[in-house]
Parts: sequence; C-alpha cells; structure tokens
Amino acid sequence: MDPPFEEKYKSLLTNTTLLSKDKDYVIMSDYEEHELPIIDLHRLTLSFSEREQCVKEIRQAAREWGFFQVVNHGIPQEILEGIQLEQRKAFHHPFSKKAEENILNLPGYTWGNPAATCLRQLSWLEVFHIPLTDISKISGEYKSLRESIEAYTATAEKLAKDLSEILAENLGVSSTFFQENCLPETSYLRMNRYPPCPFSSEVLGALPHTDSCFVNVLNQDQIGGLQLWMNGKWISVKPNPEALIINIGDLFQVASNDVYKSIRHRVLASKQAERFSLAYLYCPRKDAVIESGMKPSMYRKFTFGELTEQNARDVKETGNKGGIPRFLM
Ligand SMILES: O=C(O)CCC(=O)C(=O)O
Ligand SMILES: [Fe+2]
Repeated sequence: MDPPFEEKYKSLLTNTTLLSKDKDYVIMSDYEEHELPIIDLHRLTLSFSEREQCVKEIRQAAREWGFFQVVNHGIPQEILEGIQLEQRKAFHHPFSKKAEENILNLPGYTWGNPAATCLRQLSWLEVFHIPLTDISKISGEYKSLRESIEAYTATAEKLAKDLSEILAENLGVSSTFFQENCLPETSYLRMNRYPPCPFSSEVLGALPHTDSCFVNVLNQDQIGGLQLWMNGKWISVKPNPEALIINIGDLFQVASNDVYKSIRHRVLASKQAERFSLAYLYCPRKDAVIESGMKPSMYRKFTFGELTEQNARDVKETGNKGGIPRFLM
C-alpha cells in the first residue's frame, strides 16, 4: 500500500480499543446527504437586478451554510481537467519518490498524522501543500505540473477575489483590502489524495477542521465523503460534477464578526475508491491585519502571521489547531 499506512500505524490499527469517544470522530454507517445551495455566477455580468440577486444569494449562503456551490465560475473546463490530470500523475509516483526524493522540490508532502494517539485521530490521506511563492521551484520533468498549477491558480485567484469583494462589501472592509493584501503568491494550493482505506469504519480521511483563509475554492471528484458539522450533526455533501465548492474560512468569520460561518468539515475514508480533491486557500500576506469593522468586535485584532504561528504551535502541542477562538475578546 502506498503510502504505507498499515506498516507505520500498525499498533493503532491492531488495537481497536484505541477509538476516540469524541462526537467529532464518530463514524456511522449512513448520513443525510444534502445538496449545497447552487449559485450561478454568470448573473454577476448581467443587469443590475440580476447581479444584485446573485450577490444576495452569495451572502445568504455564507451566513446560513458557510459552504455553497458555484456554476459558471469562470474557470475553463480544460484548465480544471489539466490540473486534475497532473494531480493524479504527481500522487502516482512511487512513495519513495514523493517522500524521500522531494520530487516537486517542495517541503510540503505529508501523509497520515504522526501525532495520532488513537485510531480516529489518524487521517487516511496524503497531501502536497504548496505555498504559491514556491511554484517556480517545480522544474525539470515536472514542468507540466507547474504550468497546470499556474493556469489553475490564476483563474481560482480571480474567482476567490471577486467573491471575497462581494462578501466584504457590506462589512466595512476597505474596498482595496484584497487587492493590497491577497497577492497571487500569498495563497496556498492543497492537493489531496485519499487512498482506499480497508478500515473506513474506524478511520477518517480528513480530521474535522476549519480552513485558515478567507475563502477556499474546493474542487472534489465524484467519490464523495465530504461532511459538514451543521446543527449538531455531520451531514454529507452530494458531489456535483458541474460545480465548484466555495467555503468560508476563519478570516471571513472574524472580518464579519461571526455573521459568515467558517464551518467545521471532515472527510470520510472510502473502502474501495481512491478520492482526489484540490483546495485553493485564498490567504493574505503574513503581516495583513485581520479585524472586524463591526462594533463591538468579538475578536481582538491580529495579523494572519500570528494566526498561522499560533496554529502551528497548537498542532505541535495538541495535534489540533486552536484557530480563531484563541483571538476572542
Ligand atoms: O477533500 C475535501 O473535500 C476537503 C479537503 C479540505 O477540507 C482541505 O483541504 O482543507
Ligand atoms: Fe478544509
């Protein structure tokens, strides 16, 4: 098996008494499946009233769901197919190449979760986490991957910026904030692969988390498994091949004083199928100040760098990031 989960996590996998009792980690056999709200972004280019209706739906979905789907999103199909193909090729290199030879010349390849002390803290996935400052380092035989990443992130950035400006307009955020603070190289691309998992009733694909960004442009395949924590339970998201998912991250929850929701999500592992997803995390410079223009503010002002450093310390100490609750007044 590649990556070698069964070897590395043998002691956790053979001792099934090591299951977490925490509600976040419980895995049942069936879940309610929901279709997220679908928003047709073509209307942003039409008449004033059509645009206003579309804007209203985007803000409503960000308040009520924190997750929605977009169609006519402006990312050409061939660019999407190009990155999906390159993503598969990158993961299908032998494990030794991915893990030891650092094929992409990036430090960002990870798999599993070395901090797991019980089975349900293990994530059955491998990730290339790519800071976009670093893509020029991908060279040589991986040039086609670099070109696909460049084409995809250029279009994803425009989509994320347009949506962020719409979401921020009524929050008292400066109209030039995103232009000035979220640059092409300050965002991140996460390429995820969830290998088939023989222990899918005991192990999650991705552990519950929120995303530390303004918005995440999420492209998933048709396998399914993504779940959201809503109204006290996990619900499954129905995949839609026509749509991209947009989810609100922690930075918008702070900027909106909790009006927009950064929803906890996780991914179930699949017994038979391999699953891929691609997350474009729209992030600002490390020195960008994150604050709410609404008074009284629920959070103290902080820089994006403070949040990422705090999260990194938390992960090291506890296995989980503390996220924005750490900055509550
Ligand atoms: O694989 C998915 O659908 C979700 C991935 C995710 O939550 C992430 O990369 O932050
Ligand atoms: Fe996520």
